[in-house]
Amino acid sequence: MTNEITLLRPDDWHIHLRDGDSLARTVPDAAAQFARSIVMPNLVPPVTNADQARAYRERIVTAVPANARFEPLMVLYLTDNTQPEDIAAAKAAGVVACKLYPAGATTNSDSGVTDVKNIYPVLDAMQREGLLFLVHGEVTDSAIDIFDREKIFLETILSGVVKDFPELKIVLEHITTQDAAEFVKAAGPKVAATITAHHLLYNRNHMLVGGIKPHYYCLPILKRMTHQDALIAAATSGNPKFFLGTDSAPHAKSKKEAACGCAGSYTAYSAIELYAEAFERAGALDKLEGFASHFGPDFYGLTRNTDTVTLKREPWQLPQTLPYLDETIVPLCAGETLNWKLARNA
Ligand SMILES: NC(=O)N[C@@H](CC(=O)O)C(=O)O
Ligand SMILES: [Zn+2]
Ligand SMILES: [Zn+2]
Repeated sequence: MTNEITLLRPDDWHIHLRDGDSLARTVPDAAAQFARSIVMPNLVPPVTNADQARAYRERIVTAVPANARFEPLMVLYLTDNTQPEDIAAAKAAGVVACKLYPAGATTNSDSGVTDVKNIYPVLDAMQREGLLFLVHGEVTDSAIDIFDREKIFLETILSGVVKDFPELKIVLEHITTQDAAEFVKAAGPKVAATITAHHLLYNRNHMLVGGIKPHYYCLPILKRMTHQDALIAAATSGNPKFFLGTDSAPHAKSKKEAACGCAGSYTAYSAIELYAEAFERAGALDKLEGFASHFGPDFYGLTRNTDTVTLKREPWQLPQTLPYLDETIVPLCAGETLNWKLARNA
């Protein structure tokens, strides 16, 4: 039995750090594990231009603990009003990607795009400038069942974009279905996907059987077990199109445990340990390093990290809550025992 794993330091290719006082929680949690994070721009108001991205980056950097090295990679939030000129300015500011939130699809997506055709000139500029296109892949039509929204998005929207922009690098974020895994596998080398730890560890039964458990509620929503199995197979396959993106999305305890609870699970506190758990259950610990540390930078065209992290088989219990703003946040798996423990500040 393996009792210790050393990996090239991983990166997180999809995280929500939020802003203001939240950064005191989210940034140290991320920096304890990851060298770099793709920082989602769905603030209120969203990060829609180069100046906002630069200023947000500065606020994040200020929250990095003195003993950590952590590089936030910035992303622009696309709206119906984003202009092709915004793309060159964003690139000059170090922005690496732009994010599509279909308007109304998820947390803080009200300013999102109402029709992907509205951003075709922007996608053209991104393709030319080499910025990646990151996608929250769900349709928002109220007639479409919430469990089908990802699949329908692939069929009705993403397949057209892939065809129309063959050189654009596209990341389908936080995939949740077998359909998405198959779509990404079948597409050309410019299309990849991130997979969260929670979609590898759980399915909708965990959320809904025996009482509704709001901390499992995130978007895209957990699907049935056959989809979970397909995601596990994709993540552990060694296929470089699938890499780590936690989608750690903090909402205070009172906002989750409510009559209308927010979507998002907080996993940044123990992310790599949760992934190790999922990979071990699949008998694929040897595939974790590629998924967590190689394939992301390779796809983004960035260098891999050079330092390492070590995980030990050392069962430990996650706290029930963590301090967050002036209240608390409940990490996913609160109070549960994880088998793998990251040596922190090593
Ligand atoms: N995943 C979520 O359920 N929530 C995210 C938004 C997102 O990634 O869709 C958030 O910002 O809270
Ligand atoms: Zn999303
Ligand atoms: Zn997200």
